[in-house]
Amino acid sequence: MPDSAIPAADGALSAAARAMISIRGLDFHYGDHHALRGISLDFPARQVTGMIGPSGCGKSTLLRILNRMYDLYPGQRATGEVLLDGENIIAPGTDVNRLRSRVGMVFQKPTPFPMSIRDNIAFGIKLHERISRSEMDGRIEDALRRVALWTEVKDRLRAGAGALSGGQQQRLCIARTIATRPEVILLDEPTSALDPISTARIEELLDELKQDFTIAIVTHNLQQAARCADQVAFFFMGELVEVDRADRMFTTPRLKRTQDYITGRFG
Ligand SMILES: Nc1ncnc2c1ncn2[C@@H]1O[C@H](COP(=O)(O)OP(=O)(O)OP(=O)(O)O)[C@@H](O)[C@H]1O
Repeated sequence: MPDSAIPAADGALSAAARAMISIRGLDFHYGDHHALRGISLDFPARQVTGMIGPSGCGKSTLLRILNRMYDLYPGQRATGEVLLDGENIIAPGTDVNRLRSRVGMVFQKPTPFPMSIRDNIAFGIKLHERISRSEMDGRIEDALRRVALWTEVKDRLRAGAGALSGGQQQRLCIARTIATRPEVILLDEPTSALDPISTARIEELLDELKQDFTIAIVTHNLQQAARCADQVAFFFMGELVEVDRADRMFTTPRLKRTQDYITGRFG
């Protein structure tokens, strides 16, 4: 168990940064397994929050709570508060479809749908909106431009997405996510299956996307967290140990356990 109480964020980021998501006293169970304990954490609007910690500490679990993915599985339950713009999204009665349009998710392995590049993006938009064909074309182009994929695919929009490279597929998945205009984007180790060049492109992309979206990224790559995140949260055995500005977290962590992890002494 962590050797100290969970420290507060102590104004980790600029006081002006509004919290898009505020988690308060969150607990999560997989059946009898108590996977997250007493988590309280703010995700500042239009900033990148990196979530780090050893395997099994609960990072992905926390991400999956933020768009209620766990709803799909019986026996999994969350208690406490997860406030999205002030609304507790884990309360009964939350419109989960609407929530998932506000909180989009990108997975570790690129998961394009088995359909054309164009339809991959149109699919999500059609779930939530009725728009004209020309408006749809504009939205698709815009999403592909934002992930720097447009020039690579504009002449083959009707070709299957499966023929794209892994890095292109992951950028397509990000385009698909942002095309529905969410407020929050969750990324679960989005570059772990990619080569260094594709990884660098995704990291650059995050820097641009945070101008419009609040981003939460789980990563095992501490350098990636240091490069991309404004704020970093360190988890250990289901608890939030420390959260701070990325530069401080990686230079002057307050707790020994954090220091041991970021210097590679365990994990
Ligand atoms: N479907 C499940 N049923 C039961 N326990 C689970 C399930 N999924 C995860 N767990 C357990 O919950 C804990 C947290 O898992 P989680 O996947 O959130 O960790 P993580 O920090 O994301 O790990 P990793 O870095 O390896 O992906 C672990 O002990 C894991 O074994």
